[in-house]
Amino acid sequence: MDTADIEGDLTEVLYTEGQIHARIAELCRQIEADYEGRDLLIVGVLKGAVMVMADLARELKRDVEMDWMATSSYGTSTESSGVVRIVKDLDTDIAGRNVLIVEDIVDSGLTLSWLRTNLESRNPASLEVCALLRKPEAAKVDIEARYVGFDIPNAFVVGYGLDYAERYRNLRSIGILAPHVYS
Ligand SMILES: O=P(O)(O)OC[C@H]1O[C@H](OP(=O)(O)OP(=O)(O)O)[C@H](O)[C@@H]1O
Ligand code: HPA
Ligand SMILES: [Mg+2]
Repeated sequence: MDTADIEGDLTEVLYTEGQIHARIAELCRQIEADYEGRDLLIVGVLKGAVMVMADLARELKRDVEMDWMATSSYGTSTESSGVVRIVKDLDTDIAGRNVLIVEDIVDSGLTLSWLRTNLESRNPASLEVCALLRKPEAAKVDIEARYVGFDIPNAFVVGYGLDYAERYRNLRSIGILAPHVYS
């Protein structure tokens, strides 16, 4: 995307492509150490986690299986509807597997809280969360996320998979969306 086209739509760039990749590499070194000698299934939560899944999977220096779930709670709003819908379920039976959920963001925490409960009931050997971004001030429920890229302010962000009404996902950096875009 030509950033000149969307410059006026962001109030601030929080993380550049280089900063994101460097942080993902650090998380991968931790994941490699923690899962040494064990199988690993990473589960990406569509659609927001597409970019972080793609970069994380390729940065991991180990064998890994990938599966996807699709959920939706934001739709075309900047606030969670509070209702998490499964749009696509896993193809894999996760019973007895080491599962790592990969998310772009933990905002209110409602999506992951619901997802954790849902996946726990399928009896994985282990279930952990890796989220690139987390908004501590927005938490409505506590989420145990073992791997977190960055804690960010309580503002609506876009880029690197994160959308507003399906736009901005292909932005390489992550930035704060200017209120005039959605108000
Ligand atoms: O912690 P929460 O408040 O639940 O917010 C986090 C979730 O919201 C976004 O998904 P969204 O519903 O927008 O679907 P998308 O990934 O397809 O954009 C994001 O990708 C997370 O999955
Ligand atoms: O800040 C956000 N930006 C984009 N999508 C989101 N989904 C939850 N929080 C966000
Ligand atoms: Mg979204």
